[in-house]
Amino acid sequence: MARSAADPWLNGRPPHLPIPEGERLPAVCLLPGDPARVDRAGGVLDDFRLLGQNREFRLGVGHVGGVGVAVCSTGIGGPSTEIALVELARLGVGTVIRTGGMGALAAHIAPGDLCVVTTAAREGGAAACYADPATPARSSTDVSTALRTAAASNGEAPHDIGVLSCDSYYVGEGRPVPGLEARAAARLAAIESRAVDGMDMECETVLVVGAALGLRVGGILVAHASRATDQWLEDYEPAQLRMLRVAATAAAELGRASTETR
Ligand SMILES: O=P(O)(O)O[C@H]1O[C@H](CO)[C@@H](O)[C@H]1O
Ligand SMILES: O=c1cc[nH]c(=O)[nH]1
Repeated sequence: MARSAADPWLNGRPPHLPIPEGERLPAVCLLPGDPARVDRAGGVLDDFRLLGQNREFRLGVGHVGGVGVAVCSTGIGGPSTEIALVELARLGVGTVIRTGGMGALAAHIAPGDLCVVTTAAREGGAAACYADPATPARSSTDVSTALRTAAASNGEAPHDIGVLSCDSYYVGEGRPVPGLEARAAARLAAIESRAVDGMDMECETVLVVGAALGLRVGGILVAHASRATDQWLEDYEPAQLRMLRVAATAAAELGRASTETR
């Protein structure tokens, strides 16, 4: 059977995500940007199995308390994140939780702090294909609630935040690039005048595209850096593991509840 250009799936397998034929994914999937974080997440799950890697998409499955949890990296930015979301939704995933890093803008958020994403300010291109730019990007209440509950049970006290998701890490996030220092500084000043607590590159896409596809959506981010104090967390691994433990606990709770209501 020939692949269709309009709908290039073959034998139930998508063109991008590396899923073996016949494999069924759990209802809830964690979405790190960095493919290396899939294996880190595997370290906090039971019976972790790597299903494969294609391009920036690294996919694995495991369990928490007997409940299945998938982990799929999205790569950096909106376009690859959109691909992951559409293919995961068609593979049966119903809830997605971004598990990423961010640069904190709010002075009260220190490097290493955990943050539950409630909203994302919209600037990206991929999400605009799915919902008019005026449509707010919001996390599903039950995902945010599950993340806060899971954080408390892991001894964490995350901040609730609004994040700006940006398609550019350097000048777009106000970082000086040779010859473009003034432009980057003006951009940073403009961002600082907005009511956002941090910057990442995928939350908007997860919230908007995921919601348009009918998924429950949310995110937990760890501050890798503070733009307010210009600090950068060099020993980043422990903070990522704390975030992943919270996300995995929440994913299992959401997955258990969705299995019970099926
Ligand atoms: O920590 P992850 O999920 O990789 O995401 C953050 O890190 C990348 C930039 O270094 C961007 O993708 C940003 O959103
Ligand atoms: O500063 C940062 C850190 C992580 N991710 C970003 O997008 N920006």
